[in-house]
Amino acid sequence: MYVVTAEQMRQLDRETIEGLGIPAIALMENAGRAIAEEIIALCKRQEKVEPAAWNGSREGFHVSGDAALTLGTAAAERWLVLVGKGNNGGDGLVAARHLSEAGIAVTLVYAVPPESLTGEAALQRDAAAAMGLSAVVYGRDRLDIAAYSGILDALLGTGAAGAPRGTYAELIAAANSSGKPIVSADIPSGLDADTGQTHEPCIHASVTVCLAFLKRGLLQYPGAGAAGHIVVRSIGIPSALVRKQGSAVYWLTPAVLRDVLNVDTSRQRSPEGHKGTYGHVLLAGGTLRMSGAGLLASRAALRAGCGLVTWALPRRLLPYAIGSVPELMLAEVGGEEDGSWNKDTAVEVLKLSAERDVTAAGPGLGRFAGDTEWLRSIWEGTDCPLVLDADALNILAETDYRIWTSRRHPVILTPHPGEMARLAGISTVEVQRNRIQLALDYAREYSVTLVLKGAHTVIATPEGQAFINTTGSPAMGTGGAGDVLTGMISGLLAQGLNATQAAAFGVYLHGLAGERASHQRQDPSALMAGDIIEAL
Ligand SMILES: NC(=O)C1=CN([C@@H]2O[C@H](COP(=O)(O)OP(=O)(O)OC[C@H]3O[C@@H](n4cnc5c(N)ncnc54)[C@H](O)[C@@H]3O)[C@@H](O)[C@H]2O)[C@H](O)CC1
Ligand SMILES: [K+]
Repeated sequence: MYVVTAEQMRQLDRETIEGLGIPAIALMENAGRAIAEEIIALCKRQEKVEPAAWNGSREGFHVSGDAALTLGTAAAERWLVLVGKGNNGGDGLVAARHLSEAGIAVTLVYAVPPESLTGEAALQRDAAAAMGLSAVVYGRDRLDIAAYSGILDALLGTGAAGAPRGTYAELIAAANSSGKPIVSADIPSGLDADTGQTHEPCIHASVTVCLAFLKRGLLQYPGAGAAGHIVVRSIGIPSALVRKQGSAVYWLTPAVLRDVLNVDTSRQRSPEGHKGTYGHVLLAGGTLRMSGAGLLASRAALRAGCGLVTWALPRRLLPYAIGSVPELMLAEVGGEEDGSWNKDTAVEVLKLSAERDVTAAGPGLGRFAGDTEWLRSIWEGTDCPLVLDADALNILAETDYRIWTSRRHPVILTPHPGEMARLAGISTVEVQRNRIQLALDYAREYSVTLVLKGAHTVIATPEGQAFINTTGSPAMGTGGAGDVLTGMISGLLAQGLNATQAAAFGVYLHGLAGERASHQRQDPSALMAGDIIEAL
């Protein structure tokens, strides 16, 4: 499931038209027909789609084939088709013909005088007129939105620039306040197709029929919230063109895990397997006040399937940790009387890491004098994959670690938006403004695998790939959920997954386990991080 920018979409359109010789009008016909089919299915199902319902489920992202057009359905339905000046409007005009053919009464509402349409949109305008579809021009003719059962938003698509202007803005506001279910063509009008920022006003759709490939803006909030239930419909643009373009942003579905990341979840364990086969994780973290972080990360690594976990912790903590997780091995590394870490513990951590397959550092680590040197020696001295989270990220944020000796093995960083803000030296608001691009740029610039957590977590690789997570629930905004993810990713690395596989599969599983754990509770907000581990 590819995710593209508006510019990439324009290139793909051009390559399909000029390179493959498929005329634009054919693509538009496919687009409009797909939109109509989804509306007809919606009417047929008589499903009450709550206006602007964002169900957040993956089921919404389906690629439905070319179902046969259902004729004579839902005659009671009367739909308004809001038509913009560009090709998005053209899609709407095609859809209007197919809706009418299926027995749904449609009225076209032109945002601009129809004579100003050009190219394929003008051709569709004439075809709609020749079919006798009723049409009004907004602002010139009377329009009673209340008389209709649904609205198709074909005002603005990937060619929009800036906040909707003039009659577009008025129509968007009128549609939103009508309380009618709105289906958006390609993207909700008023949404920035690349960043997910919503202009004022922006359509709040119940359903978005996204054409050809997912747009980045549909997967980043607030855009993801304005799109409602998203359906991706092919319109005849071959996926091979996307691969050729090198578009490397994917919607992280099980198919992408399997086919793009080669994560083979069906692989059986060898009967001769033993705990040494499944890798050994070293976790450096935990202080007196934040010992739970170390426990959660360690338990999560074990639950993720690695063979052994050693938790390196300050001596002062040891008595309290003994027996808390019998399966866990403990290694005290010195530290201060108050149970905090100090610079000297680095030697012990390096010694321990020499016999482990993965080193994770950060959960509950706290800050301490000389912690930058401490982390630099871990960075330069560990000869295995490194997973850094929480305070280890805050330490990184205070130094330009690109001058540190480059490593043979990968590094995975797992910041939440606040930690990302510190790492990138920008505000959290700016981080959330364009998560996918920020993650891609940072991962490439610092040659790390970056897991930018949040709704639709982004996994970005040094090679310029990104994977947008499809699992998870708001209930997972609970203390320790990040420690669990760090442990899971480490546990998967220890079993031989590469950094991209471990980060993407870890994030996917973490969200899925969180969904299941929260579904098991009467009130999902009662979820605690430990429940995620048990649901794994
Ligand atoms: N072969 C193809 O190109 C296909 C395109 N598809 C659909 O086309 C749109 C993209 O169409 P485009 O003509 O590039 O632009 P839009 O229709 O999105 O709108 C541009 C149109 O609107 C005016 N405009 C731009 N910004 C604003 C604004 N802020 N306020 C008011 N008006 C604005 C501008 O003047 C232009 O005239 C894509 O989304 C698909 O829906 C099909 O998918 C098939 C193939
Ligand atoms: K639209």
